Amino acid sequence: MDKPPFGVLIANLGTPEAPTAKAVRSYLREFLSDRRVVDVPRVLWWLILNLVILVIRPPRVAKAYAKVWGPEGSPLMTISRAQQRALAAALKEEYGQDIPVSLAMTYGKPTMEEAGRELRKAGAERLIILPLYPQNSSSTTAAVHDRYSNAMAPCPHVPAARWITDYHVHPGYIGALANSVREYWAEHGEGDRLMMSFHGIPQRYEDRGDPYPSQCRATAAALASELGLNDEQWICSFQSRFGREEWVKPYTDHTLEDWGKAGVGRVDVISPAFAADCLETLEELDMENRETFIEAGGKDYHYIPCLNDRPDHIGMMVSLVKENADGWS
Ligand SMILES: C=CC1=C(C)c2cc3[nH]c(cc4nc(cc5[nH]c(cc1n2)c(C)c5CCC(=O)O)C(CCC(=O)O)=C4C)c(C)c3C=C
Ligand SMILES: [Fe+2]
Ligand SMILES: [Fe+2]
Repeated sequence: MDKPPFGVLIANLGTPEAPTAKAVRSYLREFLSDRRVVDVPRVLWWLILNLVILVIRPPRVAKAYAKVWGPEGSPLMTISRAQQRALAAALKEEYGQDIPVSLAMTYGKPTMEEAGRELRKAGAERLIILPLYPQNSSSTTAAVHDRYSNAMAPCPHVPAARWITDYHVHPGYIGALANSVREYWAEHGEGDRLMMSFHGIPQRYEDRGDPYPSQCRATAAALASELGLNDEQWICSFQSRFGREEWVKPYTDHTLEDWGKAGVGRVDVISPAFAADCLETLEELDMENRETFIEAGGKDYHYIPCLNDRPDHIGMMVSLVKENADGWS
């Protein structure tokens, strides 16, 4: 069998194995123990995490997962697997040969070690690493970097690797987002305002140099410009706050409440920080935040799905791979 010219490692966050308090506790323990995600001094954080958060949060969060859980499991996992299959098929078409594509999750399964073994077995000696985070953050992209490096620690012969740190204003990405919004509007009509809601991070992380919030603002501005919106028609906001400290603003839930009270009739919400629909979009945005807006007096709330395995999204991933595999094929 001919060796492939390279392999592709796609990565995302990870998700619990089941919508139960036990499985959510084990997932949150691994996720929230990562210093890249929560940087509180370790002894203090160990106490808060084990004595408070992992006692109170898992039953509540398991209920939220249960509302969005599908026949094949967590939406994030089902969609990530569909993206993996679609990307492998599109790369085969593009290169005229098999290019192995493996999926790794930063937390939970499949692990970075499992994905690495798969790629080695397929004969890949060079890797394109594509974290499926459009915007580069210390809490996500850098965490993938750490996990990958740890997984490689025992290897006597590390493969050549090229990293894609972000694609926040890549024309293929902005184009696919714009297509998805236009298609949604063609079917459901257009709202009074377009809210682009991104997962938040603590303000402190931005203050010490995390590029994520400014990349989110650039994504939102590029999408608004592609759609021809004026400044009154759109907003870039941040959701999913965790803990008591200040996170980057404006907050999605507070904005929706203000808009509901101010009599904004219809809002369309899209979440361009996520490559795949997940708990944060299907439950928090499409259920919780819908309720916030309607209870405050808003009339109509529409959630526009993530790009998931849309062909233009997969086409954008092929472009990213091709741009980064220069000289390797
Ligand atoms: C504690 C701090 C957190 C930071 C910082 C953070 C950054 C961050 N997260 C994502 C993407 C996702 N987060 C998801 C869930 C989730 N996130 C946090 C906390 C932080 N995230 C928690 C505690 C949870 C679990 C749910 C909960 O307990 O509320 C998910 C969904 C996973 C799923 O299974 O569906 C994603 C995806 C980004 C992009 C980001 C910063 C850039
Ligand atoms: Fe998160
Ligand atoms: Fe959330």
